[in-house]
Amino acid sequence: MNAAIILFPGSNREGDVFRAIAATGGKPTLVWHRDHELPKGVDLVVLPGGFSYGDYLRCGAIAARAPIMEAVRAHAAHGGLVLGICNGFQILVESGLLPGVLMRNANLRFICRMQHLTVERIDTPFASRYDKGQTIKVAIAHGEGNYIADEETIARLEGEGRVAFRYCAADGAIGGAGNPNGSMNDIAGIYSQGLNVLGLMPHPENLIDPLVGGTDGRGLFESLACK
Ligand SMILES: NC(=O)CC[C@H](N)C(=O)O
Repeated sequence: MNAAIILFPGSNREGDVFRAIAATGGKPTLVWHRDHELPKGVDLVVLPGGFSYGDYLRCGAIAARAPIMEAVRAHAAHGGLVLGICNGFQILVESGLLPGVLMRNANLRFICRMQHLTVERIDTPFASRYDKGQTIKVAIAHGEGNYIADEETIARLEGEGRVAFRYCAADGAIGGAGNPNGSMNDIAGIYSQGLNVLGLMPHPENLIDPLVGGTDGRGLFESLACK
């Protein structure tokens, strides 16, 4: 698994995702946002978390227009894998690679804590190492993670089984207090129509080592590694 991690001014989780990919047998490399081409033979493009361009305008709005994004769009259009984590998810919606928008959290606060999620489907390149319906515990750290889309888009995402992860309580219960930011339908992550693009707000790359809180994020990188 050759992975290109795109580095924008203000990215801050590129090191974490680099380690997660390397720890699960992949070969990560960093690519500067001003580049126009991805390295040859790249299987996976990662848009990491952080505060690209200082979160000005809207989180991810400026990064979505960076020179490298044209190559990322072409990679996705040819069925290549793209993973956007947190700020990366924001960049994916701002660039039109995924539908909807990420608004300020419902409580208008930056939320940094552990969070439980349900794995909605496992027949994808990103989730095959999980069990269907499994509850996993990962980290969240965002101010704009409140996923919103029009009714038709939400119905299409649900109808096509494109919700990847949902926020839930520790016992797996969906709804209510399990939802940290007000996201519609408790959506924590969604797939593109071809299931080759995944955007999610939580940070699986921070949960790959038992020394730092758990290993529930590892499954995502192990799924990609055995792709
Ligand atoms: N951890 C992150 O990627 C932060 C995401 C984004 N800048 C926000 O605050 O919503």
